[in-house]
Amino acid sequence: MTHDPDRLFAQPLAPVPDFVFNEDVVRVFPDMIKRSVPGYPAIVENIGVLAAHFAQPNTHLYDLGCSLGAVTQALRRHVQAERCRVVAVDNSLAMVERCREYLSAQDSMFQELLPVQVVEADILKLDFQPASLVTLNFTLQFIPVEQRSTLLGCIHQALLPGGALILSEKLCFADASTHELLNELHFAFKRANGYSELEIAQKRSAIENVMQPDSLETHRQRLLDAGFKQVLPWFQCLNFASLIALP
Ligand SMILES: C[S@@+](CC[C@H](N)C(=O)[O-])C[C@H]1O[C@@H](n2cnc3c(N)ncnc32)[C@H](O)[C@@H]1O
Ligand SMILES: O=C(O)C(=O)C[C@]1(C(=O)O)C=C[C@@H](O)C=C1
Repeated sequence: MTHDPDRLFAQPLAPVPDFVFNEDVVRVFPDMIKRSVPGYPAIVENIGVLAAHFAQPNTHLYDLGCSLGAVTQALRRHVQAERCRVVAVDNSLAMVERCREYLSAQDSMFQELLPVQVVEADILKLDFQPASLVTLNFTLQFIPVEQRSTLLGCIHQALLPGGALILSEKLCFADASTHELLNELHFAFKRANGYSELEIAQKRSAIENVMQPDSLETHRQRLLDAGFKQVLPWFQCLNFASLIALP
């Protein structure tokens, strides 16, 4: 399925509107996220590999904030546990509609994929079923800070022994010089992927009010407070990381 190159911030915008996951973003999203998040393709594919380790028969696998279902597709490429069901959830109708199209295309190309249900819903209002794997791949950073602990508490309650949460996020750093350097290197990554100074600056201001990264220490403590017993970082590229949290 084709998608457009991301030129959403290429022309001067005054004022720069807050970033929303609308139809314009959906059209360019695969290109945008690959050119914006260092390590994104490796993270997505390896979530499938990790999931195959944690997935248990007769359980649910949740992809929370699924966007176009990249993680769901990786889960379906790698997980073989019997009678598992993937639940992919997003509250953007535009994302959910396109996600369903991508997954139908995957269904038409491969046999015996895990069944998947794509739900248009707020992940803060989900009624979780017993789960062996939950992923939040660059989603928690868009959830209001004061609601993050409650969400992680619900996920922890739903997770079965032996299951896991995989949490990927952009990070901030308590030490100012580390923070500045990694942000500057992230901009270098974006430049190397063809984004102009204007695109980088406008995207930065568009996400400023809607996306709030935490530090690794904040994530770790919040996960432990929510009941998780162990938190293992398994991937970091510049200021983007992914963690395994064990219930
Ligand atoms: C950066 S994208 C996630 C990328 C995706 N997981 C992937 O790996 O390609 C964040 C997604 O979270 C969704 N989202 C944000 N807040 C949400 C909420 N409260 N409930 C459900 N989805 C939410 C957005 O609509 C968006 O599609
Ligand atoms: O931090 C940035 O500059 C980003 O573009 C990051 C980020 C993300 O981490 O989700 C923000 C919005 C888009 O969904 C794609 C990437």
